[in-house]
Amino acid sequence: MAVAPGWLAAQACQRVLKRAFSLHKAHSIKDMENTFQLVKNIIPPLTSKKHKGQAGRIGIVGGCQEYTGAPYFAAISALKVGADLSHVFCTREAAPVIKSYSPELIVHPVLDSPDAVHEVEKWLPRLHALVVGPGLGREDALLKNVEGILEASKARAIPVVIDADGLWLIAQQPTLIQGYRKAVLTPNHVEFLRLLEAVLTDPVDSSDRRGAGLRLSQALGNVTVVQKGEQDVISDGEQVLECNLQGSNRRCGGQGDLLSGFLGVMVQWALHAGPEKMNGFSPPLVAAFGACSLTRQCSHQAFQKYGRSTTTSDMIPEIGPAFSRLFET
Ligand SMILES: NC(=O)C1=CN([C@@H]2O[C@H](COP(=O)(O)OP(=O)(O)OC[C@H]3O[C@@H](n4cnc5c(N)ncnc54)[C@H](OP(=O)(O)O)[C@@H]3O)[C@@H](O)[C@H]2O)[C@@H](O)CC1
Ligand SMILES: Nc1ncnc2c1ncn2[C@@H]1O[C@H](COP(=O)(O)OP(=O)(O)OP(=O)(O)O)[C@@H](O)[C@H]1O
Ligand SMILES: [Mg+2]
Repeated sequence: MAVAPGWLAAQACQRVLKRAFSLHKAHSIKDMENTFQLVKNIIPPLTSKKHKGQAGRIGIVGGCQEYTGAPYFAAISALKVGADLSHVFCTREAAPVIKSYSPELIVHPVLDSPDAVHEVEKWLPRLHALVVGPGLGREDALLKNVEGILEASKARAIPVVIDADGLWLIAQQPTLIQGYRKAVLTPNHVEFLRLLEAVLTDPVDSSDRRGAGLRLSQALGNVTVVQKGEQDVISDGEQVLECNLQGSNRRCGGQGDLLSGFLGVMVQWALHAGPEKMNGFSPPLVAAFGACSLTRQCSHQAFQKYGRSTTTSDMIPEIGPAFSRLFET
């Protein structure tokens, strides 16, 4: 029997949706389609009228002697999801290494210079979002510089995604992002527990992931929190979205770094699209859902090809096909 391609696409879309959503139990497939549609709504069209930079200029703050892979993953994922330019602000030693991974990245060896805050601040007027933390390390001098970079970004109302060692800094000084609604935190399990401990005074049941995420976000003044794990639980202190699209059982390092790069791009797309396209959800919530779905879909596709030997590098060529499958059907 001949089957129309449109019907096949619709079936594939339904399968993805069934895998993707776990909102309230009462949520119907129709609601799910609507939420996926919200992500689709924020994607800027590719047209001949746009110039370089309009789809996104992203900065990654991270990369030190020990860690060069993490900022690379965040920066390349930002480009592959559709940003036009991706900058990395890292230490002097890390820069040549990161440059050697890819000619497409613009790498600034400034993060350990005495003038680091000023050196990054110079670029802020040209950046749409910052991703702070992948491969940053925990050296006091670097964290002090990042503190200044965060203050400068807030003063310019630049959206910031905070991950990895950036979250270590926030756990030491939650006031740095208190009440800044353009901040999105992307903790893994350990990072989430560390933040709970640092921010909440009353005990909280961390096994209730929705409740704990809501509480943490509220305590931080509605900063969006993306709790990564078997399900990703996303909250802005008012609403909760869960993403349980099938990913893979490979837990190789770096998948969270890809997610943070996607989110850096998508959060500025969502803020640019405006609240009227969000159907009552906040732009960072929709962006986070998009970034989580895309990471998990890339992981799923890479695992189908490489199984146990899958590494995060194998996910990078999957970004384009995964994006099309999720958001362009
Ligand atoms: N290629 C590169 O350059 C990469 C560099 N990276 C960079 O490394 C830096 C430190 O980041 P991080 O994620 O390793 O530190 P952190 O969160 O303290 O975890 C440490 C320990 O916590 C545990 N643990 C973790 N997750 C858990 C879970 N879900 N559930 C339970 N336990 C869990 C586990 O320890 P275990 O308990 O197994 O002994 C784990 O070893 C940061 O800059 C980051 O960007 C990475 O991005 C990877 C790719
Ligand atoms: N148990 C799991 N099952 C399925 N997917 C998972 C599981 N744990 C994490 N993920 C997915 O892997 C991605 C990265 O999450 P993870 O918790 O590994 O972040 P991370 O520890 O910060 O990673 P990184 O190694 O980049 O620092 C997210 O998209 C998340 O949904
Ligand atoms: Mg991480």
